[in-house]
Amino acid sequence: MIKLENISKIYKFDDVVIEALKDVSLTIEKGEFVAIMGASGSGKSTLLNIIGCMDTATSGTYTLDNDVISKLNSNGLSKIRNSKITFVFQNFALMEKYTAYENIELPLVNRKVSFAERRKRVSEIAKQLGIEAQLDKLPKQMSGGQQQRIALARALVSGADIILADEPTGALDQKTGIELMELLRNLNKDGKTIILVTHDPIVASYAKRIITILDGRISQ
Ligand SMILES: Nc1ncnc2c1ncn2[C@@H]1O[C@H](COP(=O)(O)OP(=O)(O)OP(=O)(O)O)[C@@H](O)[C@H]1O
Repeated sequence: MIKLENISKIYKFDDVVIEALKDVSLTIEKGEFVAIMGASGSGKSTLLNIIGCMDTATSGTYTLDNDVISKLNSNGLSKIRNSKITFVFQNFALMEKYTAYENIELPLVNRKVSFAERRKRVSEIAKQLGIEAQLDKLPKQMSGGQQQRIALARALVSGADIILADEPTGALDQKTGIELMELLRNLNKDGKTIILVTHDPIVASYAKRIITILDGRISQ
């Protein structure tokens, strides 16, 4: 369970102070599918980055399962990130010179998982996402929708239970975006917790709960 209590985030540089999140309290249960919506600059990405242990709050308490995240140093944060959380980005963030297969197995290589085990896990995920025919291709040889599936496969290969996605369909046409949302819906049915940021009401309609942020506060 993700539990944020009175989370605030202040960015300071020179004389400028921006309060990106103001006293945000929020609980997300394991297995939920949540969309975060709100105007540009309202604090959506800041919230997602804090939930994803990519950034820390200025004040407040964040608890994930039994760990008090807000007390962890960067080492502790990266341990949590590596074991429980995975990200999907708008621009896919694939390595251009690596094949799809190599991109997908990267998190496992970083963890020193054996060659045989990597092969097994990549082929399972590729089958699940219908990308077996793409595995030898470089990102530039694939469509946007195919690249996003590869990015999703890479996100899933290490077995994290929480998937965070910042505008995952932002670079896709509507039809391909809907296909991606169907995949996310199936992953949610399989028990994954999904939290995504979107401007698009169609994308948000796949979530079971919509959280609206207005000027750094949860409004709905
Ligand atoms: N690293 C940073 N340094 C300084 N200010 C920042 C930083 N990141 C975000 N901000 C500011 O915090 C506020 C919230 O930004 P955030 O990116 O969370 O909004 P958002 O809702 O995700 O916006 P968008 O939909 O445009 O991506 C904005 O005013 C932004 O300028």
